[in-house]
Amino acid sequence: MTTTEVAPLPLGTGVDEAALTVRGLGKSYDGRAVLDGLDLDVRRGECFALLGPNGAGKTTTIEILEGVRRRDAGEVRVLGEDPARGRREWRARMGVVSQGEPAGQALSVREALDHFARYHALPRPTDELLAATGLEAKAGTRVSALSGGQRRRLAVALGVQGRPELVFLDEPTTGMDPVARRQFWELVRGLRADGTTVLLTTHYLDEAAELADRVGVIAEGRLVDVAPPAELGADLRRRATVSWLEGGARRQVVTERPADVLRDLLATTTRGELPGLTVTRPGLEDVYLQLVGAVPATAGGDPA
Ligand SMILES: Nc1ncnc2c1ncn2[C@@H]1O[C@H](COP(=O)(O)OP(=O)(O)OP(=O)(O)O)[C@@H](O)[C@H]1O
Repeated sequence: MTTTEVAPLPLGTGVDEAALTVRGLGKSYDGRAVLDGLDLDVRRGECFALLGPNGAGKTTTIEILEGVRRRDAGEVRVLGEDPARGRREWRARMGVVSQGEPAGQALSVREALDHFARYHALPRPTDELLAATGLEAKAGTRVSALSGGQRRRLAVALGVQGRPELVFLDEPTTGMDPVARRQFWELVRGLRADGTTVLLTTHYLDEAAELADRVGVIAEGRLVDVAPPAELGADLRRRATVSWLEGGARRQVVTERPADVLRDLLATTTRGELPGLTVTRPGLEDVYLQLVGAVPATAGGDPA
């Protein structure tokens, strides 16, 4: 299993490439450690997805990076600054889509967007935001009367309204229908094309695979692996499961050399046939489940 390298605090170096750098991040609630030596690097212009089970500490990490939650230990730089001392001008360079309710409940969607546009130097036009988030038909509806998925869309619109350099998206598509989710993916691709750095958390592995240049998996308070989605858990992916039927019972072998296993098996059969033969390798979900310790490391996966 690949583990994130623990470098000796190269903070302040390579600032041009790093949107954010985290070393040894620690956070406890009521004496219970949630983050315990987390290291993370996100490059400028990349889309990074933070994965992990419920309660793993994803929101805690993001809130520390946003400067709205205090850390107990570690070094953090976001857009060159320590979030614990982030100034207003620094905050203005970031967009935040948190898990909470969007502001402006008593306003219509259009009024809310127009209202918050005043806080940004160069806001995206309201009509552009309504179109990008599929909220045109709801422009006149009160925010408090929106459905859960529509509220998430508005939260996303507000989060990117100020053309942020770096946008934090905490479970942005939870509650969105499949059409809205795809619309959101387009929006994120557009942000990336403009050079915006995106850090998102999600429980949807297809979303991470679709959007992220790299994914990081949090478990036990640390990042246990960081890689492009197709390469996550490289060691685990090397193992294939060869399975076949023998005397009515299913047999299986987990191996890094499936071709060798197949050759040996075929050599022992009389008619050169192996009933029910499958060769499978772990897919992203299998690898993820193994990384977070939800299933043993030998579990099978998608057909190879
Ligand atoms: N303000 C708080 N006080 C006490 N415990 C907290 C507080 N905020 C979070 N926790 C606890 O810290 C742990 C991590 O929570 P966090 O919200 O960061 O996880 P998460 O990975 O974002 O989870 P989810 O996927 O469910 O959103 C959880 O066990 C949670 O109960």
